[in-house]
Amino acid sequence: MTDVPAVRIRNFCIIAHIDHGKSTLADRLLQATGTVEDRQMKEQFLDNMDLERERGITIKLQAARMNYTAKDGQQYVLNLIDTPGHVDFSYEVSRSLVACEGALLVVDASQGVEAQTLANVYLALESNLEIIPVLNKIDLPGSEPERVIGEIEEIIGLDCSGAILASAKEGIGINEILEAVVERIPPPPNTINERLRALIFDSYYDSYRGVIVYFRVMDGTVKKGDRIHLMASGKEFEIDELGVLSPTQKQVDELHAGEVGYLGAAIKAVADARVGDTITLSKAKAESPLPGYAEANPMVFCGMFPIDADQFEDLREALEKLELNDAALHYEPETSSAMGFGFRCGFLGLLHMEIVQERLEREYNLDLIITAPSVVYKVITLKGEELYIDNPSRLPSPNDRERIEEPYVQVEMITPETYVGSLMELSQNRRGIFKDMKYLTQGRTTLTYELPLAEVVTDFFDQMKSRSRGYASMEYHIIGYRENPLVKLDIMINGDPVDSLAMIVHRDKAYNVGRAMAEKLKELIPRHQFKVPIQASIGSKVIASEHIPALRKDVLAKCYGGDISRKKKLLQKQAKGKKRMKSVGTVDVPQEAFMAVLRLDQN
Ligand SMILES: Nc1nc2c(ncn2[C@@H]2O[C@H](COP(=O)(O)OP(=O)(O)OP(=O)(O)O)[C@@H](O)[C@H]2O)c(=O)[nH]1
Repeated sequence: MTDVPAVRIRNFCIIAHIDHGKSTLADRLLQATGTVEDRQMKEQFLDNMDLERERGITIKLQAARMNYTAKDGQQYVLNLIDTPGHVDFSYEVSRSLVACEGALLVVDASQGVEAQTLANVYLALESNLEIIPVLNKIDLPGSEPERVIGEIEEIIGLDCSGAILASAKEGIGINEILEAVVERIPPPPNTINERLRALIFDSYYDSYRGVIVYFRVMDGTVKKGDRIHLMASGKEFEIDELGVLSPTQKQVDELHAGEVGYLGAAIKAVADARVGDTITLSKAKAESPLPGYAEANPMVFCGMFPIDADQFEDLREALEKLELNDAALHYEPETSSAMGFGFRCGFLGLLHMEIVQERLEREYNLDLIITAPSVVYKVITLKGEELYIDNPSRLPSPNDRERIEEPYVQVEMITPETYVGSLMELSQNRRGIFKDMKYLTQGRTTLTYELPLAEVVTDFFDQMKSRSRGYASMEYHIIGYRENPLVKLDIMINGDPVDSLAMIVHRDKAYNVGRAMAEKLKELIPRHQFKVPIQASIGSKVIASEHIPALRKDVLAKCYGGDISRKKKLLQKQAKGKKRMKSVGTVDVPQEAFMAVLRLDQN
């Protein structure tokens, strides 16, 4: 699009905590600039995945190009790049920020700064973005923009003298925001004469066109028909489609430094063109890639097993398809003595895991048993080998290992003061190390802890929410591996060890966890015709045992006389209940039992 000089381009994103109004504001900007006609305005244009819409969260980032005539009479091109709002995707956030020169920091004026806002603002400041604070929802009677401005200045140290008061819902402040984008956000540097370097900030798989890549041209020019080279993956492709997002895809012949667009080049899987990779030209390669590329490594693993063994191949096909569109999803076949054939799958975090599970069940109609999430442990063996163990049942025996290390995260929580005690207690119970506490305005506090990731991936988030009645927010990032006295806890049902229930726990917590686990399983596993013993053990030492008493009567005995339809109904009801069961030896174990560790009463 040769007609736009770089000086009249503005690339920006919106940083906001979940529910503070990012999508609503994006919609208003698209409407105000006439990019989307009011009548075709689908609510929340940018969040177009069904799952996202249902959950009300933004997972995939996208972009929109708007034409705007500013007060100075000049035509500007404003590229809005959407950022995902969840910690699991913080790497993608950081890449989309690098593609911008500025950011709108949207804070709900009736709430205040939240942990997620903080994490993203710090990322934006690190990338030297110009930040424009926007106080949203000023139409609400409870809004207190002045207080929240004070909070932003105090916590983030950001000058808020130019903060804009807005209501995305009522359309207040929208023109001021557009003017501020033009006036305050710097144009992209004019590096059109340099060799092509374009940053991939998103991609998705299209079954007809292959992978569609979203990128920002940082230097040089890219044209339709160019042969491109991806500097991290080393792959080469020919561009057969090039365009801009206005916000639907519109083809163009070329894009220059500073512009944002998409391309299609018969790329087979998103893993070949990953977020963060640099696109250059095959015939005139740039000397070095853009900085900051990192592979998004899975941090959380779980086992997925089809309830019906015949669905194993279907599950494999479904995972293969999902992988085309999700470079961060990992999986490999796993055989479990208790569960049969399935897959060990790796995810960026818990939300990512839930999304994949839901898609497998919903879009591919699979009935799965999913085992409790595990982190990746580092084991140093006596022979000096370094092993990464993502499946507790594979932990080398104590005789072979020198030490175990586990991943730690720094967790930042923001909470009303009333709940500080309760959240500190939760963090201590989860082996947290207190780092810092700061008072904010209006009785709000930030708490910083270092915690083992394993303690966070269980139900930490839910606990934090319930202990703070939903008011606290949190963010975490990985800070590295640390050694701890960890042991493997085995669970035996009816005398057989169930590998899928094995877990790695801290020595000091092993007894409590073992006892709580045995009690929980007793509650969750239905009664059988025979007595079912449940035991928890460390090595050969049994540390807790329970048993499920045998059923005394046949269920059908309850049916009076020979009423066939009632009998059928009862059997159907039972069959339904069985749907989510896996036979472990002769015992039927329900799905909930494999997640029992997430619901232990040990908080
Ligand atoms: N009263 C009022 N409500 C608003 C305003 N802006 C957004 N909302 C409402 O706040 C809720 C969240 O808005 P969204 O735009 O979906 O928030 P979001 O930040 O995009 O949320 P995620 O996509 O989950 O990150 C919705 O119910 C909106 O209708 C506003 O200015 N005033």
